[in-house]
Amino acid sequence: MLVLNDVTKKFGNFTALENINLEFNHGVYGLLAPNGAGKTTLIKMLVTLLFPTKGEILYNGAEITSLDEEYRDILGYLPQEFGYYKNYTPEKYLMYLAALKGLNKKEADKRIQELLRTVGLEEVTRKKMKKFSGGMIQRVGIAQAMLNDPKILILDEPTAGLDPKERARFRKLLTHLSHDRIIILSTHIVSDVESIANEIVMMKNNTILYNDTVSNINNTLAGSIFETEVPFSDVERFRDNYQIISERQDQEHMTIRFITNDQADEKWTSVTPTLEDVFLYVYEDDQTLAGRVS
Ligand SMILES: Nc1ncnc2c1ncn2[C@@H]1O[C@H](COP(=O)(O)OP(=O)(O)OP(=O)(O)O)[C@@H](O)[C@H]1O
Repeated sequence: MLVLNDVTKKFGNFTALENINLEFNHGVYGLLAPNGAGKTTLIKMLVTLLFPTKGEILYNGAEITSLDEEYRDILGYLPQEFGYYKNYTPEKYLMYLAALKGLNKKEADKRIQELLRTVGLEEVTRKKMKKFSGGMIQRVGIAQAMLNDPKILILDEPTAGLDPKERARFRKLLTHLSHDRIIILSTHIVSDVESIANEIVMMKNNTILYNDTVSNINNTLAGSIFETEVPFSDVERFRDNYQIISERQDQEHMTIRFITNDQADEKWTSVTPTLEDVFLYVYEDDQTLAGRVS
């Protein structure tokens, strides 16, 4: 179990994270927030590239920094940008990393073939990576993070630059890998984690806003999300009065999805909140609207 107790991280006078308390047991945890919220800072502390200014991070009760090598042995990490050699084949690249990690050659060879199959690159094990798509490179990234069969797999924005099909494939892969492991995945894209995360950690104002299942987080807006058709002439007034989540222009009118705690109008249809609704609500900058839903 990985635990953060009252973790604060400051850079000079700037507080990037404040009083973070989290517990990771097993399964997929989605660290969800817009860019700049502190996801990378949190991840860098979890992989001991940065150290808390205050508080502690414990793995099975022991401070991760004191565990040193022992902790790194159970850790797999895919940074936001990972360095690979374009002219290497995935096989050669992974062999090189395995040697750095001190795995014996025979064992490494077997593990690498297995991993390349798992990530769906078995057909290109000996092709140079310079011809690979973004999704293929990220799968090599997962394979390198999985070399030591880590108990904790940490991925920083692994889907950046991937197309929807590659994202879907990536989600499947993570679900497959999540058995008996902690996977922590940071993203600012709701759909990356909505369907696969056992828990979502949402960050705002340098701290944790939600740490719960998708359905519990969605329930915080139950009864407050509606859809309605608004004549074009009324759209401006509607926008001034309600927090809009999305708009679709139809032939005769605008279909608007919005959030309110007002008494429901009979023309409105109450809809089930999604994580996207919560995300848009939570990170809506307009304070005048933020006050409308308690
Ligand atoms: N070394 C540093 N010195 C000063 N400020 C920093 C440092 N590293 C990060 N920050 C600041 O801390 C805040 C959080 O940064 P962080 O990179 O953790 O955000 P993020 O949510 O991961 O965003 P991104 O997705 O862009 O990486 C930002 O305001 C950033 O400018």
